[in-house]
Amino acid sequence: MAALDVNGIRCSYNGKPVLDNLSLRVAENEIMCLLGASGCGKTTLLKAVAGLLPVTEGEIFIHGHRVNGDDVAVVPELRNIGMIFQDYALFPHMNVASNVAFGLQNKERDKALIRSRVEEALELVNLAELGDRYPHQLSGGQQQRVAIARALICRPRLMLLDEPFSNIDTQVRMRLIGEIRGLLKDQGISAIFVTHSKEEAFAFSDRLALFRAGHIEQVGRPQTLYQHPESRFVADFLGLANYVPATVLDSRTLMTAMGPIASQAAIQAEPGTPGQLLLRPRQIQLSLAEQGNGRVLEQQFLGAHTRCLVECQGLRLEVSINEPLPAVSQVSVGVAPHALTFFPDNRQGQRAVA
Ligand SMILES: Nc1ncnc2c1ncn2[C@@H]1O[C@H](COP(=O)(O)OP(=O)(O)OP(=O)(O)O)[C@@H](O)[C@H]1O
Repeated sequence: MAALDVNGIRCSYNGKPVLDNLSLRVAENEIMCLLGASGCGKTTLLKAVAGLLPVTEGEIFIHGHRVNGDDVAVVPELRNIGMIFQDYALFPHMNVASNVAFGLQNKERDKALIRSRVEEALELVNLAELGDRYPHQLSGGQQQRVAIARALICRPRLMLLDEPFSNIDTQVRMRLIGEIRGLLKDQGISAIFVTHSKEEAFAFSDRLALFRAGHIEQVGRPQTLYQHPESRFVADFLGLANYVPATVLDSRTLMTAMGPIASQAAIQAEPGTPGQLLLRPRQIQLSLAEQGNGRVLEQQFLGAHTRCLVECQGLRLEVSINEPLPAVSQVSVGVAPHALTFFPDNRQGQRAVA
C-alpha cells in the first residue's frame, strides 16, 4: 500500500487554479522531493495533503484511507502527519523540552509518558542534553532539529517538510540532510519534502517530482532525471546541459559535427531524424592533443572540479574535468560511453527518446 496517493487533484486560490489534475504516489518509507521554481504549486500540494486547503476535485489517500471528499473530510490533526516548516515555528518563551512536548499535550495527559517521549525524540535528533535551553540559545541547525523532534513525538507515518533546510548555512546543511534522511529511514517514516535546490533534492530524496506551473513534468530517481530527462525543461532545470546538433545514423549511433557517437542503449528514432544530443559537462572527455579537434577557451578552477569552456567544430561546450589543463590547450574532445539522450527536433516540447 502506498503511503500517499494523490489522484487528479485540483486546487485554486480565489478561483484561480494552482494545481491542475495533479497525481502523485509516495511509497511506504519513501522520501519524495517536490522540486520547482517559486510559485509552481509545491507548497499548495503539501497544504492539500495536510488538509489545510480544500481540494475542488480528485482524491487523496493516506495509507489507503481517503481523507478528502464530500462524505469524508479528515481534519489535519487526524491525518497522522508531521509537519516541518522553513522557519521552525518554535515558541520562543518555551524551552526545548516544552516545545517538543507541545505536539503531544493535546493528545496525551499522562505526564510521565510525555516526559519519556520527549527524551526519546530529543535523543533521536541528538539533542538529549539541550532540553532546558531556549530557542534563542540554539544554532539554526539545532532549532531545526527541535522542530523535527516536535514532529516526531506524535509518531507520524508521513512527514511533510517545507524547505526545512533553507535557513541553515551550507556547511551544516548537507550533514543535517544526511542525518534527517537516516532518521526517517530508520523510523520507517515516509516523507514529502519541498525545495528550490536541486542539490538538496538529489541528496535527500529517493525520487523527485519536478514541478512546472501546477503540474509535474517528470517524476523518478534523481539520477534518472539528471541523466535521462524526458524534456529539455527537466534537463535544463537540473544542471548545465550542452546540446549538440545530431542526426540518427542507426539505432545505436548519432552523427554529429564531432563525428559519430555510439549509444549504450537503443535510440528510439528513425535513421535520418535530426535533433539535439544532450551532453552533461561530465559526459565530455578531453585529452591533450596537438592535432585535437578542440581548443580550450576558458578555465575556472572550482576546487572539487574545473570548469572548462571548449570550442569544437563550431560548438561551444561546457566541460567538467578534475584538474586544470595547461593554458591555451589544443585538445581532443570525446564522449564518455553512456546511453545517449536525444531530443528529436520535431517532437512537441522536445521530448527525449533515449
Ligand atoms: N493564500 C494564497 N492566496 C492566493 N494565492 C496564493 C496563496 N498562496 C499561494 N498562492 C499562489 O499560488 C501559486 C502557488 O503557490 P505555492 O506556494 O504553492 O508555490 P511554491 O511552488 O511552493 O512556491 P515557493 O517555492 O516560492 O514557496 C503562486 O502563484 C502563489 O502566488
